[in-house]
Amino acid sequence: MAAPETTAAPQAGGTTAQETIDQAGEAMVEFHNVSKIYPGQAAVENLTLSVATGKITVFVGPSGCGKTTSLRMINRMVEPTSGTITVGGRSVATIPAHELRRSMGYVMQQAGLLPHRTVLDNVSTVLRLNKVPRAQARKRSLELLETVGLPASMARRYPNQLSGGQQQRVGVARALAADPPVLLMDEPFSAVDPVVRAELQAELLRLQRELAKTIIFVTHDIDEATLLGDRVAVFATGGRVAQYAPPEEILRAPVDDFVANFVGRDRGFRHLSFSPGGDVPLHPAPTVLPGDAPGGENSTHDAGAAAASRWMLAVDADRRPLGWHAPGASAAGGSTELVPGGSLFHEGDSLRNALDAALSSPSGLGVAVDGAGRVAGVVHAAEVLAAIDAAREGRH
Ligand SMILES: Nc1ncnc2c1ncn2[C@@H]1O[C@H](COP(=O)(O)OP(=O)(O)OP(=O)(O)O)[C@@H](O)[C@H]1O
Repeated sequence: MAAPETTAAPQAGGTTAQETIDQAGEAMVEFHNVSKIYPGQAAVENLTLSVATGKITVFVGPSGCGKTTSLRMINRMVEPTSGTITVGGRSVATIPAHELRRSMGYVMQQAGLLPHRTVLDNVSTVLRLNKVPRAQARKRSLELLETVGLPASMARRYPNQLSGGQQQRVGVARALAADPPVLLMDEPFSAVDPVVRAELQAELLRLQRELAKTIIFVTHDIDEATLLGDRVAVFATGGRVAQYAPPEEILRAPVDDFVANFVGRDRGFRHLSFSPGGDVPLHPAPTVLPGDAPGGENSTHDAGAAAASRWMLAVDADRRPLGWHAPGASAAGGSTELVPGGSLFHEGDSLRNALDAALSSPSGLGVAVDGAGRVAGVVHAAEVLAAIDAAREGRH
């Protein structure tokens, strides 16, 4: 793609538009000085921003700051007052709106499915509009349902026979139907409960690893933004972008008080999600097999009284963790009830997960497991903190 024409005006955070494009790699969608002015109010003002091809770009910010308006100007659901938006190097103003919309996937908060059509028909709609023969559209739609994790048996249902999370999955399948290079997602997961939301987020990341679409994702949730975004644009009131950077940078170095406040109080802890936990030393876990008491012959650590005076991790025959024996549980008749364990630290996880494993464990020892869920060792909170310090020094 030819290098786009840009202004050299500095962006928020001190970078020029050209630098932003360079950092973003090849740009799929670009805003050049785009404004949308409603009577008496600027919804978006002088937005200049590049969206990288094949990446997830998140627009995040408080309510009313112009995220949705910016998104909708890409497919001309809203027309800008001034400025230019290009997709794949072409100004969207030169592409008929219906054609443009059909060429992009669009997923919104309430999946927006047609209530009187089956799930299969909802997914097939765009394919049929694009003149794909019925049998082929049906086959492709069934494949897409599988892609988004829905069984083929749901294809005949109507939207009101699905849960909110399932409807959102159908919405994603429908948006992917025409295999569009660009996917616009406007708060697609905000109407579902937190557990389903986490599943849908994980699913989107999995899908994106396979599909590498250019996704523009609007949310007002900073956690969702930093989890999903390759790059995050933090919008402030009036459609001004306060910071546009990778999530790690937004958490580590918010550019001003507005971004720092928006990102919130736990940002130091959340930033640890971006630091690999591989340098945290693993210690042998003090384990004991079921049916054996702490200090018994199958304890890996300390014999007899010494083991009985410390926390011991109960494991099954495959060394998967079951819970903890509190100090005092012994062959001599102490309690054999297991205390539930904390979160597990998986090989390859971040420092955040390592610290959480240590802090959430009743013993103070975070349990590390391998890919098969077997105990690989334990981590100490103090050593995780030392690794955090070392990582910080390495950065500076
Ligand atoms: N059709 C319209 N007419 C007048 N003002 C509008 C119109 N659409 C949006 N606005 C105003 O423009 C501003 C930006 O709206 P927009 O929906 O883009 O914000 P948002 O960041 O997506 O908000 P939210 O997170 O609440 O969805 C708001 O103040 C809104 O009231």
